[in-house]
Amino acid sequence: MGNNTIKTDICVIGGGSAGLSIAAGAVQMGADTVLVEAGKMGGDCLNYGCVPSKALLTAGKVARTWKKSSQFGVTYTKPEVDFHKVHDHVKAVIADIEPHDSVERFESLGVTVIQAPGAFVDGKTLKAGDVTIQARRFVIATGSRAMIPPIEGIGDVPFLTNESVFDLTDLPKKIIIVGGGPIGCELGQAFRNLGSEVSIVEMATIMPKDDPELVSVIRNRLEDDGISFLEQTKVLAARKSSEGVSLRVEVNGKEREIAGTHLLLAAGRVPNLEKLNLEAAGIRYERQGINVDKGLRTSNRKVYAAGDVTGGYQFTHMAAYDAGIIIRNALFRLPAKVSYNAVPWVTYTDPELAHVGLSEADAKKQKIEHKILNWSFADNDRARAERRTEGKIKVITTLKGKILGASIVGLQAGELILPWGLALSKGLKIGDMANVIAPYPTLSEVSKRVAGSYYTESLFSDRVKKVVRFLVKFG
Ligand SMILES: Cc1cc2nc3c(=O)[nH]c(=O)nc-3n(C[C@H](O)[C@H](O)[C@H](O)COP(=O)(O)OP(=O)(O)OC[C@H]3O[C@@H](n4cnc5c(N)ncnc54)[C@H](O)[C@@H]3O)c2cc1C
Ligand SMILES: NC(=O)c1ccc[n+]([C@@H]2O[C@H](COP(=O)([O-])OP(=O)(O)OC[C@H]3O[C@@H](n4cnc5c(N)ncnc54)[C@H](O)[C@@H]3O)[C@@H](O)[C@H]2O)c1
Repeated sequence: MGNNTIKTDICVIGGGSAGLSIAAGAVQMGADTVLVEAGKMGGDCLNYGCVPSKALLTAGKVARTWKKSSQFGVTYTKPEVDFHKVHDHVKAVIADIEPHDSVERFESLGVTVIQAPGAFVDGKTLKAGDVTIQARRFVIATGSRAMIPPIEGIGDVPFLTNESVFDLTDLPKKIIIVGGGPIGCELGQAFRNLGSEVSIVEMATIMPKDDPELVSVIRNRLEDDGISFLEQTKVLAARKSSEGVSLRVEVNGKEREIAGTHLLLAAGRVPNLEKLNLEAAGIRYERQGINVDKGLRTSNRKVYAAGDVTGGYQFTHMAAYDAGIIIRNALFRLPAKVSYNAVPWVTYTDPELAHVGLSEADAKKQKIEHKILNWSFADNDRARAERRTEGKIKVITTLKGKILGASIVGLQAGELILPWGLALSKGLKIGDMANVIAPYPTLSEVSKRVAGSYYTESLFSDRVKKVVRFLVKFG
């Protein structure tokens, strides 16, 4: 064994949301920890995902707020967008968060960081650059990347993905986005608000993982803002054009061409696993990701996998959740298992769409007898004052009022979803939410009011009226 061999308790492969959480947790709990990262520390979320997309969306929101300001009696001149400066703002936000995820910080915590791609040699050995690592436990947290859809000619046209789009320093004049999931809708809105012409081409319907009734609020708003949607549309071929790029698409059995200066691919993700030499370590995987059990263990009992690479819920908060499960299993040898009954997600369009737990479609599919409760933002005084009455909350309960899930579309929906996640994880009933005292005037009142609607029918029934009439006689 040469000098470049390290023996360690735990070796984490990938320094993104999942890997960094595991490495920081493990080292602070006293385990010898090695972290192997091939690219930028912080992974997709910091460099090419959550952080730059939210920073770009914020710039777009500011531009739009100005455009809409006259309804409040405040008039500004037309906002001027200097996209070089927008780009600098996005990069500055990344730079602000970067130190938290840096090699320096992790080394100061005591983690040995190796900046090279890792690949398994056998079931207990990894090679990264010229370093050989033998670890009691490995964690694969190598994330995912944009899927390049099999479109004829795609290899011959310039296209952007989430890895290159935040490097643009000039505003795209006309951007075509393939894929109407959260990436397509968030970035589509950001570019539209900043002044680009935007077309979103989606083979199914936009945001297919969310409740269609709530998605329609997002669709209407984005269409009002000028985004053109081509849903149920098949992309047949791509070619270069004088303007930039042209797509041949099929809608309702008819073919047509759409042209743009830029093309962004946001059609889903593929796991980063080809370079890991998983076969050598006896680790089984499928096209969507590495196979794991409920303890996030792979088919090699010394190896765990976390985050996007497992092909499960691809969110930063779920990568962090996985990290907690693995730390309990690998370090404390506790039989921790994942539970997905209270997984939240938010799409940060404006208005936002947030969800946790079961949807109406899930309840129907699972044949659960349920009740649907609805409340509109139009009945909320704060939403009225903000002139943001588009939006609603929809809650699914059992017939006896146990909370099963909630979806919210509207201003700050992402901030409003948390109590519903808590309710689900604690097995609360709708009466618990109805009895909470909500400060007035807040958007949070929609949660109390929707919960209260569970009782409306019985509370204002003839029977209750009779009882009250009887009791008041004794006042
Ligand atoms: C545009 C966009 C916006 C998003 N917005 C949100 C959001 O608002 N909220 C949210 O919750 N989620 C969001 N996500 C999803 C979120 O970014 C991912 O779920 C999260 O980053 C997954 O973390 P991870 O640790 O699994 O992978 P990553 O963060 O991608 O980290 C994986 C790391 O592994 C490294 N690596 C790969 N192969 C090797 C190898 N062989 N050896 C060593 N290192 C390797 C990579 O370089 C990378 O740094 C967004 C994603 C995108 C693309
Ligand atoms: N706010 C957030 O939390 C957030 C934001 C962005 C991304 N993410 C995460 O990143 C993941 C990836 O995002 P995404 O939007 O790329 O993926 P996605 O899988 O959620 O959506 C991709 C969309 O592209 C469509 N599509 C696929 N192939 C196509 C084709 N050839 N032509 C037209 N449409 C096609 C699909 O029908 C789907 O609606 C998300 O699932 C999510 O987990 C989260």
